[in-house]
Amino acid sequence: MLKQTDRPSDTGPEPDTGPPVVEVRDLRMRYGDHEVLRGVDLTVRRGEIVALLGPNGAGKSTTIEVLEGFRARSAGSVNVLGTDPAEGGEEWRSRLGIVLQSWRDHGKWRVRELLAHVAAFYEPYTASGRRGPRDVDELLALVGLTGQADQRISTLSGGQRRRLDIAVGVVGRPDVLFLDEPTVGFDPEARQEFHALVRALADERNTILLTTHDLQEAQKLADRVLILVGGRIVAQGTVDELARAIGADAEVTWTVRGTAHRSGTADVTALLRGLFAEHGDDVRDIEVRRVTLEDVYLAVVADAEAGRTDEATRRLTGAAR
Ligand SMILES: Nc1ncnc2c1ncn2[C@@H]1O[C@H](COP(=O)(O)OP(=O)(O)OP(=O)(O)O)[C@@H](O)[C@H]1O
Repeated sequence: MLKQTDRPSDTGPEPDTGPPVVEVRDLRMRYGDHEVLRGVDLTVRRGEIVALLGPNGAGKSTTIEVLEGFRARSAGSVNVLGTDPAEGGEEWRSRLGIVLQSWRDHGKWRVRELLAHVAAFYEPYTASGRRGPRDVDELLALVGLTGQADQRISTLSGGQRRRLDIAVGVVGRPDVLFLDEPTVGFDPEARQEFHALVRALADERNTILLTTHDLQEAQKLADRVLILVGGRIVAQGTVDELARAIGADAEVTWTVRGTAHRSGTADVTALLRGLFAEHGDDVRDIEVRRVTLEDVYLAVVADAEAGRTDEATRRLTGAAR
């Protein structure tokens, strides 16, 4: 059983000075006359966990699939582990871990059998100084599937199947792991164990790029979030950086002689000092709530969808780095 670990610190991990693991400039993707990606720029450094967020249809899976080499882009430059995915060979592919949104095959295989089979694909790539694939039984324990090791895959529950997808994604000890909505269908306990697994992988200096609609999950796991709206990254940074960029770290509520008040602020102490200076002991029922990623996300998406993208982009894309 995995231990739960804490949310990443406000400052994120130690900055990595090596070349970025993922570097994307002006990525564009068009399906017919539908322009889905309209100039995406993003950088992911070694050891970072980055969450790519955005409304349905924003282009998150498209972006990830271009990075994985599964989809040919319309324009822009893309570099993953020093290689353009459009030209990535087998050795390059062996350094990626991929968990797709849905992967419903291999039903007749048994769990351990499939993992051993996939692990064998990685053996030829250990010669070049890389560690070999993970031990299958250790991996089964890591993802909580020891009890299902000899079960046919078609008999697994949805959450168990998703754990197996993740095991398949990490069996080759990837240098970068792409997770597309990894916890859909997880119960709360499985979700918590999965979060601990992702943190453990990041502690081994793995680089992880994930998409999710679960904002609590992103807040808990990600060192940095990117928000994709209208085919562009309209905000990026740590949750605290983004909260500050929208002008409120916290929301404070209070009453004065029975009347309720509410204010968003980047400086709770100054706000409270001002209140007490003005109203003295009449200030009551003070509550301070930290701004959540959900607050930030909803504000950013509303801004962007109302056509204030350029303004939002100026304020928020500079928040990180
Ligand atoms: N093969 C395709 N042909 C045409 N249009 C496509 C294709 N794949 C995706 N699209 C369209 O591109 C847009 C972005 O899709 P994508 O799956 O990348 O979004 P997403 O952000 O991952 O969405 P969700 O959160 O719903 O998973 C959508 O409008 C989708 O209909």
